[in-house]
Amino acid sequence: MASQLRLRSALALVTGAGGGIGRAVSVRLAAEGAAVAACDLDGAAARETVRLLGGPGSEEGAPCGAHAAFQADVSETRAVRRLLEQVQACFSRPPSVVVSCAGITRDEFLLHMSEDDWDRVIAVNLKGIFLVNQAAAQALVSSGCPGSIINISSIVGKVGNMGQTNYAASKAGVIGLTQTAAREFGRHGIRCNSVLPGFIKTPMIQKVPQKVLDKVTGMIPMGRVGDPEGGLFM
Ligand SMILES: CCCCCCCCCCCCCC(=O)CC(=O)SCCNC(=O)CCNC(=O)[C@H](O)C(C)(C)COP(=O)(O)OP(=O)(O)OC[C@H]1O[C@@H](n2cnc3c(N)ncnc32)[C@H](O)[C@@H]1OP(=O)(O)O
Ligand SMILES: NC(=O)C1=CN([C@@H]2O[C@H](COP(=O)(O)OP(=O)(O)OC[C@H]3O[C@@H](n4cnc5c(N)ncnc54)[C@H](O)[C@@H]3O)[C@@H](O)[C@H]2O)C=CC1
Repeated sequence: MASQLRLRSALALVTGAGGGIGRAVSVRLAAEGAAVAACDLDGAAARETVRLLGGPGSEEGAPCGAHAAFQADVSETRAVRRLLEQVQACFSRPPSVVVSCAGITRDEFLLHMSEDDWDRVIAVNLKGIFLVNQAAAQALVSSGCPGSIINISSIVGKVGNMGQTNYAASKAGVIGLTQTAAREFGRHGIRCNSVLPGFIKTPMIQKVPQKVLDKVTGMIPMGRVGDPEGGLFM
């Protein structure tokens, strides 16, 4: 029961909160007592996450309650600034926990990859984390609050993956950004870490050809992809 209150005083901002991992993260944070600001490009998906958390604020324009949904494109500077303003206006404080889950893929072999597919993946997966980390840390520093920022990278950022030069570069960039931010933010009491998941069963992997999934799953000791809830004992 003690773990239920581990985050009771925390306000957590989760980006990509309408997706597989972001929704699971939001549910877990709320279960441990945090108030959750669920943000997604897809506002309806963010509101569905808040509905699942059981908090008011799940309807568009509803007053903020224990949890609240926000719509924002993390790759847009003004949108991210507005997001942090809205979250602080809603909860009267900056988020002390920030989990950056928003991300996309635009897979193609480098020989054929379009510049647009490169640009968009870098904009969302890397620049989006730059913008959210910067805005959240600025809010924490100006209010003198400590915090913990968790950026979702990928094992692909470490080992590469065929068809994902854009995605791999973005995720490798997240690792380097996080390691540097951790050095800079530490003096302000803000921790910054990245997580590098392998395949997790979410909408993001639905486009992966089955023959590829079979190949990679064969290399996974458990013989299966992960599930967003963690499924540690399944
Ligand atoms: C030390 C451990 C090594 C680990 C190896 C890599 C680990 C990868 C784990 C990733 C876990 C984290 C994933 C993540 O962060 C979330 C995501 O990014 S989900 C999306 C992941 N995307 C992919 O894996 C790309 C899959 N490939 C494709 O979508 C298509 O192949 C692509 C659009 C790139 C090209 O399509 P097309 O032109 O139609 O070619 P084919 O699909 O027919 O492929 C040609 C040929 O190449 C083989 N192949 C393609 N992708 C991969 C791959 N990622 N890994 C291995 N082999 C791949 C494919 O099987 C074909 O081989 P044939 O023998 O010719 O059939
Ligand atoms: N599913 C997997 O196998 C793995 C996923 N990851 C990473 O985990 C994170 C979450 O991925 P999943 O939950 O699997 O994907 P998902 O596709 O289920 O969820 C991604 C969410 O991000 C949102 N999003 C996309 N672009 C956005 C933007 N510009 N602004 C705000 N929100 C945006 C989407 O609307 C979606 O709800 C991503 O960063 C992904 O790269 C890392 C390793 C493995």
